[in-house]
Amino acid sequence: MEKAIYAKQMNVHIGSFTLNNINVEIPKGKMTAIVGPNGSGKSTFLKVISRLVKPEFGEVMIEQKELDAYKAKEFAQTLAMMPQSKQSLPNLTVKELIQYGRSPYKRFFEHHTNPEDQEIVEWAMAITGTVKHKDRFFHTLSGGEQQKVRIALALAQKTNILLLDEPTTFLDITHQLELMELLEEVNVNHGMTIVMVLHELQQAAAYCHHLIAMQKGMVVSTGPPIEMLTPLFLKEIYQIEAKIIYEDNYPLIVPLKGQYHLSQQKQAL
Ligand SMILES: Nc1ncnc2c1ncn2[C@@H]1O[C@H](COP(=O)(O)OP(=O)(O)OP(=O)(O)O)[C@@H](O)[C@H]1O
Repeated sequence: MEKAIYAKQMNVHIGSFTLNNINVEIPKGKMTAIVGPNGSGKSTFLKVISRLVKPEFGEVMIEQKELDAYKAKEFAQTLAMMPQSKQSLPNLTVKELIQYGRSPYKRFFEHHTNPEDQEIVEWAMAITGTVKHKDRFFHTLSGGEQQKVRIALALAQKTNILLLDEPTTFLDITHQLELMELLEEVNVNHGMTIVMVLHELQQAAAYCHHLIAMQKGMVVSTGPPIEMLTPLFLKEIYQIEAKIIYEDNYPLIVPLKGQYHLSQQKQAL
């Protein structure tokens, strides 16, 4: 397996939280989902890979090169990160905002966009269906529309690797599926390595080639969804009872009803 990202014995402390001895390989040109309960360290792991948080110990390689060895611009031309949507963006028009994605390719005082930049910005808007909003101010868009603009901004960076932290938040089921298919298209047609934190296990199962499961600051298992997503996995990682149906070429996850209420009652006794 060719690796896009590789971490070995990586440790990070933030406040009282520790990412502990992370050993993981992320395949090149594939879609990978990082899953796991709230607070298990998924976003922190993405922040380390995108150089927002510095590891205290261990090795992290991005496309065969050490994380620290990258110059800032070179790194921004290699890896783009779409942070969680709670992070605000400046209130520019959609087009102005997406043009920011081209800044890693500009010199310090260079502000104009050249024809190549224009073409890439148009491509990023076309693929995300945001052309119709291009002259609107970002803050006037709905949550789902804003999410697509955030993705267009990351795509305009034209990197080999795209990280996304909970990209389907705020989206209704139709737009969640639309977004996953958009990412699949970028993955298939442009060979981009996509790594995303996902809470929706069913989407991880249907669209991702590879899963990384985290729990309490550790990577507890990795592999293809069809192997990873078993009733035992759901019980151990999420403490839920679920049926898995293998009718399609990916697992269908059916959580069983009523169990949370019952387990709470048992604990109270
Ligand atoms: N800057 C910080 N200072 C203190 N604690 C932090 C900081 N950033 C994260 N944490 C803590 O680290 C833990 C892991 O957070 P992280 O955001 O990585 O989890 P997550 O798996 O992405 O969670 P979620 O699914 O809820 O988004 C949490 O308990 C969080 O409160």
